[in-house]
Amino acid sequence: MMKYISTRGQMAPIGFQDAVMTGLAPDGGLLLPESLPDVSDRLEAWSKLSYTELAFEVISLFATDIPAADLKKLIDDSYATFNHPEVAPSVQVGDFEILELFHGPTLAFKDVALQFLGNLFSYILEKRGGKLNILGATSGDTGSAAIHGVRGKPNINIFIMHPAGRTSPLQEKQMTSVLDANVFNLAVDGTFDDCQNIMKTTFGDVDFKTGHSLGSVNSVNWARVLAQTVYYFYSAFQTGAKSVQFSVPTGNFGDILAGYLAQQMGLPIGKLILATNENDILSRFFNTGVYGMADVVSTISPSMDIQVASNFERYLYFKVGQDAEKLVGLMNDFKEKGSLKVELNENGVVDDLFVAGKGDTAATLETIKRYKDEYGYVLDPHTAVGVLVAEKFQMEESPTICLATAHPAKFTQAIIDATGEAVHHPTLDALADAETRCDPIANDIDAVKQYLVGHI
Ligand SMILES: Cc1ncc(COP(=O)(O)O)c(C=O)c1O
Ligand SMILES: N[C@@H](CCOP(=O)(O)O)C(=O)O
Repeated sequence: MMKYISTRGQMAPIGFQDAVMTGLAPDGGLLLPESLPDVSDRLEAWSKLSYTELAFEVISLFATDIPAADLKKLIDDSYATFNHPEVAPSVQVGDFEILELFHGPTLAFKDVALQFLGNLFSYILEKRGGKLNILGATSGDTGSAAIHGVRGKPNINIFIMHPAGRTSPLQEKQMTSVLDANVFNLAVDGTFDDCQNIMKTTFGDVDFKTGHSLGSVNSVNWARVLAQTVYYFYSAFQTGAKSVQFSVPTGNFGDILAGYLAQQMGLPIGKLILATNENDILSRFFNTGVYGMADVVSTISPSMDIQVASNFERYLYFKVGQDAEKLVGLMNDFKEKGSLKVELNENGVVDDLFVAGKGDTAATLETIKRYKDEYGYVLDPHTAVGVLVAEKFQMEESPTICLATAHPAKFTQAIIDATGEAVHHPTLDALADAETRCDPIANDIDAVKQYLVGHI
């Protein structure tokens, strides 16, 4: 039976279903399995599987308290909503394999995990009874993917905080046009970091959290990261190569953490290329060893406008040898001084597996235009950041897979600025005259708590 522990070491081990319902650990840490399985000797057999077959093989190693037939149905149902038979297909564009993760209902990679998590929540609630009140924070894509994962589901309410005016207009509309009675959108007067801080602080009030049956759809929830590991395996197998590199546009460090875990489990990954926009705390960290706060700036890749990266704590836990005490020391440094530092290795870097870089607005626009002109392929601004950083680190001997994390039609203005014309998608075009519902709210923990109490 796979058990889950907290990065901060103060929680007795719990099973998978409890881990899913707990979200953030009561000690403020993030949940991880006690140990990672080594799957090296299964790769050959796994490489012949369909996406859903592979998802079952990977997830069943971790969801050991769900009977196989139930898990299979959950997975099949979750990916039946995708509009591509492969779920996560790769296409060759120039020198890169572009891994298209935007074929789900909300056209972003978040659907891969959140269609599954929504069904998982319903499954667990049906077995156990009770209600779930989800409190989530989004910089643009998690929110709508989570809302579409649970809209209309019995015994679940979802409260999503987004930073007012800082998502793309269509991202906002994808959330606020969902009028189901169990969906609540809150436009917070602040940044995504403020929203995430409100969420984590509210979860940190353990009496409030348990008293109001709060749960998480953000990547603090282990099931999110787990479901995202699958496409690293799947896309690497599609290349037929012995080893691959991945380029990952990064904000909250959830997506690239899934790649790190796949590598730790035995998937041959030469390099993980970490790409940030101007909010570059993570690329600075991997290049200098210093993780130091700066102000969040608004960019044309708004979903990555993040400084305090939630899943960085999970990586740091591995980095310090899975020593919870050392991890807590570093997290306290960050809380008190706004920065923490790790030693560089003998090669002068934090971790030989990672290379990191950043792409600013001008370079992102230039990349979108160049790929459209040269290959007739329109990258979304987040994907473009990953591609332009990958160009700096490409190695001849192994294929580079660039994660395409959203459909370009979600970011109309950036695409017009880059190429002179918009990209359309029928799902988004259908929202043009949609009615919307959203409540503005102060950047204030008590205001959000009061809102929750008043609407649960
Ligand atoms: C389109 C898009 N690309 C990249 C990212 C960054 O992913 P992560 O936060 O997991 O690092 C996000 C937000 O999570 C996103 O919505
Ligand atoms: N970029 C994300 C931010 C939240 O990240 P998560 O992976 O922790 O849910 C978004 O689009 O909301």
